Amino acid sequence: MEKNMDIAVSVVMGSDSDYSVMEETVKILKTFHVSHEIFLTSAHRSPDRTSDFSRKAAERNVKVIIVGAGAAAHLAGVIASQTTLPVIGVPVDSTALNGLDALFSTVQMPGGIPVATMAIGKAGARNAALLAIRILSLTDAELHQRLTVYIDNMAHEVEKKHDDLILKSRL
Ligand SMILES: Nc1c(C(=O)O)ncn1[C@@H]1O[C@H](COP(=O)(O)O)[C@@H](O)[C@H]1O
Repeated sequence: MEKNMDIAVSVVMGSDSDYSVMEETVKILKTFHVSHEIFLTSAHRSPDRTSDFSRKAAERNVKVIIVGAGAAAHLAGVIASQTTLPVIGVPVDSTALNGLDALFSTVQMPGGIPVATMAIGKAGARNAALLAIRILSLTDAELHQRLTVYIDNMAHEVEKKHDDLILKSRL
């Protein structure tokens, strides 16, 4: 846990084995120059560390917590139960159930404790970063500008792909 730096987004993982998926979150946060940290903890294997992190995150000025976990993925919900910060969950496909287990255990939160749940795997990990960026850009004009450019580029990309496809179909 970083102590003296201003960290906007905490990227939490239940295991180092989740990093191959959660790296996608980190890449996007880096592209947008969003200050972030990586934090490894498990509600199951290190409950005290998880509680300590969750209870202190807001006072450390963290704004959004992204949590990637697979299997019986209780980590995002347990963190959300101990902070008022927005928590975004990424179900990681790390078992024989291909992430469905993690999806259900992340998304099916009891009423009162929300976890904004993304899609399974790398696409979800990327969207988690983009959702955090949308939240932060409510109060950060520069970040909002970068987000607008990103969205415009995506729209142009679709138009370009359309034109390429039409050309290809005429060959
Ligand atoms: N879902 C959780 C929690 C938790 O929710 O507390 N702790 C670890 N895990 C998940 O277990 C999977 C296997 O972990 P290992 O690879 O370490 O055995 C990982 O996807 C992790 O997120």
